[in-house]
Amino acid sequence: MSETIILMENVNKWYGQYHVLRDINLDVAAGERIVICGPSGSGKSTLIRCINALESHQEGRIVVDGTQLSDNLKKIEQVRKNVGMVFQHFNLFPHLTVLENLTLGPIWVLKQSQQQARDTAMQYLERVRIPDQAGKFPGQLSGGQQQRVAIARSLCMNPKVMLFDEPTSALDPEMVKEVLDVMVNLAEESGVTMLCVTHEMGFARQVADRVVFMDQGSIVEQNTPDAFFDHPQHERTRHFLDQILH
Ligand SMILES: Nc1ncnc2c1ncn2[C@@H]1O[C@H](COP(=O)(O)OP(=O)(O)OP(=O)(O)O)[C@@H](O)[C@H]1O
Repeated sequence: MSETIILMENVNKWYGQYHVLRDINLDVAAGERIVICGPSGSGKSTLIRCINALESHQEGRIVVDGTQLSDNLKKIEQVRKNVGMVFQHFNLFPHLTVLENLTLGPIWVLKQSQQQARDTAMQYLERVRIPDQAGKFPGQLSGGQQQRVAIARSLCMNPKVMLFDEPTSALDPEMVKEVLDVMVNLAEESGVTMLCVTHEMGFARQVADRVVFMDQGSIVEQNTPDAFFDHPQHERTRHFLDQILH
């Protein structure tokens, strides 16, 4: 097995009095593809947002690529350089073109030249199959195209880890497949470590090495997709699968 790239040890988090993450232990190997699923409000988004310090945790340890997350801004920046994130609602800059959305980070954060950043951006736009949209503004694109731009934008930063927070749940049904196809391709060809919160169970079966099931702030069960779907161990998992698969 590859080396550990993300380690969460006894992580607890509260929103005020509300105990949202309960003693989370998760060890992710470099290159591993993990799908996180569970009922609404079970803490899935919060868990992955803790990995790039969009949320802070109060107890336990999170180590990403050898850097332990703490309040130290330098450490947070270091982790964020290695971790890309794709959100439900794309989060593109509306006043910048697609190409400018892609080159902004590489130029300002990675200190790439304009030319280098543009070349890389065009390569990734080819990869997500929308090179012809480079000069448009996000509002001129469909939701599926915007999400593919968001994926390409993350890739331009050359992350070691990609976090996906329900990347298809804000899309019209006909656009879900085009985004999932890009993600499948990414999983199969890039070797990037992926953690994906999604209810797309076909995607989980196709690409995940491991499916993690959360309920009420805890990891209840985790297994390979086949074992998870065909032989769920816990009643809560069976109940969840019954609801989403039927
Ligand atoms: N910033 C916040 N302040 C207070 N409570 C929050 C905050 N963010 C989330 N919560 C609450 O924490 C719980 C877990 O939220 P989270 O978004 O992590 O769950 P989730 O499993 O991703 O849910 P969903 O599938 O509906 O997106 C929910 O009850 C939510 O209302």
